[in-house]
Amino acid sequence: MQTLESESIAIIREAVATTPRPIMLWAEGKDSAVLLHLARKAFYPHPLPLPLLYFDGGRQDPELTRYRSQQMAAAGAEWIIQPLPSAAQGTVHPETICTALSHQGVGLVLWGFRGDEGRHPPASCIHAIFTQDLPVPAAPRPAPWGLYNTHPRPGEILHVFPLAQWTERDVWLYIKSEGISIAPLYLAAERWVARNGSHWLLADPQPQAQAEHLEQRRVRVPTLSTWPPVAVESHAQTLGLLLAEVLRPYPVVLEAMQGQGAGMQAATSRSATDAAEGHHTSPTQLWPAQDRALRLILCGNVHEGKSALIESLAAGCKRLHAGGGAAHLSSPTLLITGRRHYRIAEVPGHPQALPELIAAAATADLALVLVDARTGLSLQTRQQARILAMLGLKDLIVVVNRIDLIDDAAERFTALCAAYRDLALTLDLRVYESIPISALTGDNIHTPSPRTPWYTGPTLWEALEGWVSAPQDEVQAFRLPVQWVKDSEPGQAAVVYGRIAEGQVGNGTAVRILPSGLSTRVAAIWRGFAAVESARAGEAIALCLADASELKRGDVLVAAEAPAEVADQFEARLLWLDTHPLIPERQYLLKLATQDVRASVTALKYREDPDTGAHLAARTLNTNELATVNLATQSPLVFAPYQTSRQLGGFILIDPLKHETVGVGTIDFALRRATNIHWQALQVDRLSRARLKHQTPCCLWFTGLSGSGKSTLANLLDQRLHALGRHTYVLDGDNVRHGLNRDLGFTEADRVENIRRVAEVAKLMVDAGLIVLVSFISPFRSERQMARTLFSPGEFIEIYVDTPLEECERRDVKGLYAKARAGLIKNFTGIDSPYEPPEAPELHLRTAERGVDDCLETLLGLALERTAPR
Ligand SMILES: Nc1ncnc2c1ncn2[C@@H]1O[C@H](COP(=O)(O)OS(=O)(=O)O)[C@@H](OP(=O)(O)O)[C@H]1O
Ligand SMILES: Nc1ncnc2c1ncn2[C@@H]1O[C@H](COP(=O)(O)OP(=O)(O)O)[C@@H](O)[C@H]1O
Repeated sequence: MQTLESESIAIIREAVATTPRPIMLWAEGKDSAVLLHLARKAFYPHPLPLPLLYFDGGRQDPELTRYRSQQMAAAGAEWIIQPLPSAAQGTVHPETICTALSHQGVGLVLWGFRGDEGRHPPASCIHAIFTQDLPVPAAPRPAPWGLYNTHPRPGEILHVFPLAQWTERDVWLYIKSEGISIAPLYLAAERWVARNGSHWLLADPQPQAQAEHLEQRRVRVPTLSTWPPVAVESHAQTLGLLLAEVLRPYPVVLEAMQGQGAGMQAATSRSATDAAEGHHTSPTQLWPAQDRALRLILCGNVHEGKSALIESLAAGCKRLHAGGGAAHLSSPTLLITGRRHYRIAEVPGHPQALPELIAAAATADLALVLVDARTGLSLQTRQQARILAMLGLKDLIVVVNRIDLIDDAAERFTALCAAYRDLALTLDLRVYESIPISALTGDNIHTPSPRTPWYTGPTLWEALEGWVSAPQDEVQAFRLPVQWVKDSEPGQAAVVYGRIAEGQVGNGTAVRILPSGLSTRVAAIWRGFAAVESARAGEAIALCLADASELKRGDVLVAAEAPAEVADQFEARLLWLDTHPLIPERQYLLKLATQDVRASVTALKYREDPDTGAHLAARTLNTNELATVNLATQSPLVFAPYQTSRQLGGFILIDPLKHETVGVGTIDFALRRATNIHWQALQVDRLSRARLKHQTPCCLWFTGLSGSGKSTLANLLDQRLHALGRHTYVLDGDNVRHGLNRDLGFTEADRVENIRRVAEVAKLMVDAGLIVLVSFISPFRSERQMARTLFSPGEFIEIYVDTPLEECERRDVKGLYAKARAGLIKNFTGIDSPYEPPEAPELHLRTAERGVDDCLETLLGLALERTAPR
C-alpha cells in the first residue's frame, strides 16, 4: 500500500513539475477523494499548487451538496467550477470532459480512473498518455522506472492516471486506513428509491417530487459515476461495515483483518463484519500482510497460451483483473493468495508491444517465460530474453506449454530446457525452475500432472510461492533525485520533493547537492502529512534542508560521504523504439531520474543480432534493435551504472520535435575521457574580439533545396557586407564537402554529421567575432534545431530559401536534378531524400516570386540590423 501511495505521489509530482498548466479533475466519488488526498500529501507542507476542476452536472442531492462544499473548503486549493456541457445529460462522461478541456488551454489533466475499472478517456481525446499498465486505446509511451515523457505535441493534452495501479480493494482499504472522508451516499441510510428493472435508482429526495412509484429503503450507492445512481440495499451505515460488504469478494483480505492468518475459503459475512467493525482493528492490520505485490511479467509469443495460463493460475485464488480495456492491450492482473499478492503483467508477443514489455520488465521481480513445446524457442523468445536481461531482470521461470499435445514430451522438455538455459547463461539470467505444463488443462499448475510422471519438480504454483528474491548485495548510499522545489519565502527554508532512489536518510544527515557539489544538512523530513525521523528507498518524501538556496529540479541529493558519479560521456546499451532509425550525432532529449539533458549517440559500437546476440557493425539503428553505444550529454549527468541502480542508470530518449519516446537505455559506465578533458578558459573573450571588429557576430543560416538560391544569395550578401567593412566568412556545402567533410556522402546519417561539423565550425567563427554565412541544404529540422542550440539567443538567424521543387528542377544549375531523375544520383534532396521546411525561420524568402536583388535587399537589411556594433 505504501508503495502504491509513493508511486502515485511521484506521478502527481512529475505532472505538476514538468508541465505548464496542469489541473486535477475532481468529482464526489471515492476515487477522487483518494486522488485529492494523495495530491495534498504530495505537496505537504505546502498547499496544492494546481487547481481542481469540478464539472457541475447539477446533482441536487442535499447529502452530496453538503459533502462537496465541505471538500471544497477543506482542500486548500484553487477550484475551477464549470457547468457540465449539456450533452453530458447529468453524468460526467470522459468524452464530454475531454471536449470541454480542449478549449481551456490546459496542458495536463490528472484523472482518478483506476486500472481495474476499464474506464478511460475515449480514443478520440487521448493524445498522450503518461502512465503505465492502464488499458488505454492509444499506444502508451513506455515509462520504465517511472520515467514519464511529459512532452505533449503542440495542441495535445497529457492525460495522467495516478491511480492506474490501484484496484477498488486498494482504494477502500486506503480510505479506511487514512480516514479519508467519502460522500455519505456510499453509506447505508433510509432513502427514496425507484425501481428500474431489476435494480433501484436513487430518487429525488424532495418530498413534493415523491411520486407513488417511489419507496423508502435502507440503501447505499456503490458508484457515483452515473446519475441518478444505482442504489443497493445495505446495512452498512459505517465505513467499517461498508468495508466488510465491499470487501466480501476478497476473502483473504478479510481473514487477514481478523488476524486469523491466511486461507482461501470465503469468510462468513458475520465474522468479516465484526472484524472490520471491531475497534481493535488497526489500520495496518487492514493492509495485506505483504506490503508490495510480487511483480511478475508473463511473456511469450502470440497465441502461446498466456491468457489460459493466467486463468489456470487464478483458479483457487482471488483474481482481480482490469476489465473492459481494449482487447489487444494487456492490463495487470492481481492474484491474492495466502502467502502474497501477485501483480501479473501479461505482455503480448508481437513486436509492437515492446513498450509494454519494457515498462513491465523494468520493475518486475520475476519473469514467467512461456515456451510452446511444439514450436520451441522462437526469435521472439530470444529477443525478449535479451530485453529482460538488459533491463536487469535476474530470475525467470520457464514454462513449457502444451506438453499434453506432443508424443515425446520428456525428451522435448529436456531439450527445450537445455536450449533456454544456454541462452540464459549467455545473458546472465537465472532459470529458477523449468516446468512442463498445459495452460489449458491446468497440468502441473496447481497440482502435479499424471501425464508427466517423468517430471518430479514443483508445480508452477509451488515454484511461485517458494520463490524468494536474491538478497541485495550491499546497502546503497542515499540518493534522491529532486522532483520539485518549493522556493523559499522570506524567513522560510526551501522544501525539496522527491522519491528516494537508493539508501536512506535521517534528520541531520549530511548531504551533497549534485552536480553543484554544495553540502548541506537535512533539517526535517515529511512523509505525507507526518514529520518523520528517517525515510528509505522507494518512499516519496519532502525534505527541508539547512541551506537549499541553489537547489532545482533535476539535482540529486546524495549522501555526503558517498557521492554519486557525475559525467557527460558514457557507454550505454540502447534499445531503439522509433520507426525512424537512430542516427548517430543527432540530438535527442535524455531523461534520467528527474534530469533532462540534450544527448547524442557519438558512436554506434555494435548492434546485437536478436537471434544469436552476435555483435554486428551498424551505422544506424532500426526499430527494436539493441545496441551498445557511446553517448554524450550536453551537460553533466548525475548517474550510477544500471547494474548498481535502476533509478540512476536507466534512461529514455525523446525526439525533441516529435515528442515521442524513441529509445530506452541503461548506462554501463562513464567514459574516462569524460573526466579527463576540461574546458580551457581563455583570456581574450568573444566580446573583446567582436568589439575589435566593430560588429555583433552572428550566424546567418541559409537552408533550402539544391538550386533554391542559397549560394547565390549568401555570396552576394557576403560581398555587400564585406564592402561595408564587416568581417564575414561563407561556409558553403559544396566547398566544405571538398575538405573537412569529404568523407561524408548523402545518407541521412552522413547529412546529420555534415551539419553537426559545420555548425560547430560556425560556432567557433562566431566566437572569433565573425559574421558567418552558412549555405547548406540542411534538410532536417532536428539538425537545424541542434545548430540553433549551439548559439546564444538571437545569434542564429535561419533563412529559408524557399523555391518549389519544380522551379529548382527547371533551373537545374548543375544538371544534378536531371541525373537524379535518371537514377544516376541516389538520395537526392527533394527526389528520393526528404526536405523538412522550417516552421518558424527568422526570414522566409520565396525566390520564385522575387528577383535576386529584391531578396538581397531584404537580407541586407536584416543582416545590417543584427550585426550592428553594440
Ligand atoms: N544526393 C544529393 N542530394 C543533395 N545534394 C547533392 C547530392 N549529391 C550531390 N549534391 C550536391 O551537394 C550539395 C549539397 O551539400 P550539402 O552539404 O549542402 O547537403 S546537406 O546539407 O548535407 O544535405 C548540393 O549543393 P547545392 O546545390 O548548392 O545545394 C549539390 O550540389
Ligand atoms: N530570387 C532568387 N534568389 C536566388 N537565386 C535565384 C533567384 N531567382 C533565380 N535564381 C537562380 O537560381 C539559381 C540558384 O542556384 P544556387 O545559388 O547554386 O542554389 P543553391 O546554392 O541553393 O543550390 C541561380 O542560378 C540563381 O541565379
